[in-house]
Amino acid sequence: MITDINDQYCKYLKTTKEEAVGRCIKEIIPNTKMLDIIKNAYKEEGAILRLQEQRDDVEDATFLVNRSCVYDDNKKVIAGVAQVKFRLQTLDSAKKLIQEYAEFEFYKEEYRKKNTAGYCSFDTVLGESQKFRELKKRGIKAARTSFSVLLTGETGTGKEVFATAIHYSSDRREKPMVSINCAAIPAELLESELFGYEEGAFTGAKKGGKKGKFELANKGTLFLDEIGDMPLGMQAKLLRVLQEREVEKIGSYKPVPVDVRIIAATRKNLYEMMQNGEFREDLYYRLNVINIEMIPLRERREDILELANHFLKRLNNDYKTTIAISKEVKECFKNYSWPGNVRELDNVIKSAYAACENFTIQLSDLPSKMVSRHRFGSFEESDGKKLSQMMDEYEKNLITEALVSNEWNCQSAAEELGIHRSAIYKKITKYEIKQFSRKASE
Ligand SMILES: Nc1ncnc2c1ncn2[C@@H]1O[C@H](COP(=O)(O)OP(=O)(O)OP(=O)(O)O)[C@@H](O)[C@H]1O
Repeated sequence: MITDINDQYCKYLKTTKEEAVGRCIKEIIPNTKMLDIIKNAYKEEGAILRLQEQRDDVEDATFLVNRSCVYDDNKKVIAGVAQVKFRLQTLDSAKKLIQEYAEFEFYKEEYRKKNTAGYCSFDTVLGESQKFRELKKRGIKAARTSFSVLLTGETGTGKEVFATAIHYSSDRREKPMVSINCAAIPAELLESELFGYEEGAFTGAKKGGKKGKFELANKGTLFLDEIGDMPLGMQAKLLRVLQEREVEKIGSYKPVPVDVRIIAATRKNLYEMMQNGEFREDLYYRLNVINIEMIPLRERREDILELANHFLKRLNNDYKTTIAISKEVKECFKNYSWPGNVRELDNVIKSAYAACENFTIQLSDLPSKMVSRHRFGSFEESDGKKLSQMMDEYEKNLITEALVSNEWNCQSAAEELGIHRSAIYKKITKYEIKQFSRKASE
């Protein structure tokens, strides 16, 4: 019995919905195949039929037909459905699909280009000091292979920047680089994040399951950040995947082959951890095929100003400003120890930019701990200078700062410093302090 039929098909059958619904299908379509389909429970997809009779009202005499059964919960056939498409209609849909597919491919390519822009090579990784150039060379060489890389070094030294540059300089660049921070994900979730799970693997598992980072990074790169924080149990599972080159989703016993390049990073001393039994020896050697030890910023001071100018330029571009860095601030930057490395420098520039009230970032715009260290210096930063030399430099800086903040009025600067005006003249001559305008100081 027909329970539903659409108007277009009724038109073709020269009937109406009211007339057809409730009647036996054979009365409406004498040569129907639906009864056979329902009786024998099978389906037919894309069957091509031709209209035998000549009909002026039918433009296209060829159709594509899909027929299938509807089952109840006990898998018993309770109905049948047929979908009839005229060939021209199908061609139209196919054309539309092809067009949409071409558009999709275009956007995919644009997205890829956008994502890889700025990461195409090590050229965009800033730092021209001799030491850092050597380090970049190691990165470039690492990119030519698919060996595992272990990036070590203090926080903020650019481990993730290097991992990204290695991926985008390698022949895996067209495939994804997937990152996971092993310290940020609770131990009990790490396994499902890395390997994924099947539908119904555990209570709360998503319908349809979930792909793990390994599968998502297939043919690309998996960046395991903070690997030193990975629990021992998980380390064993990771090692198995690296050895077997296949992953088993939680709740599945069917391993899936994966081809993934591993780049791991840590600020911890993995070698020491390994000696203390906190990190698996076998995993350590598997990850540490190529080791790149990042250089703290204080050990490549030549790069500080290049990086500072770069971060400031980015802000100037974003906010359409022309703020510059004063000479004293540059000196302070060069002498500071930068425990948070490049990230700290980036943050200091941002906060100083926000604090800056005119066109030049001054010492007063910097965090006070930096300025006091700058003023008082430190033994570590003395570079073998004699005490008298360091005191002279300190005095020169103080006087220059006082002069700048008092717009080169010697009387006011002397008052601020609590010295006599004649004393400040003597010091200006001694230290050969020359007046500079804020703009000229840049
Ligand atoms: N050579 C560089 N050129 C440009 N920016 C850099 C460079 N090195 C680091 N940075 C910037 O410094 C910040 C910190 O870098 P990154 O996250 O790579 O450091 P990390 O060593 O991975 O830090 P952590 O160990 O804390 O995760 C980022 O904003 C990054 O863009």
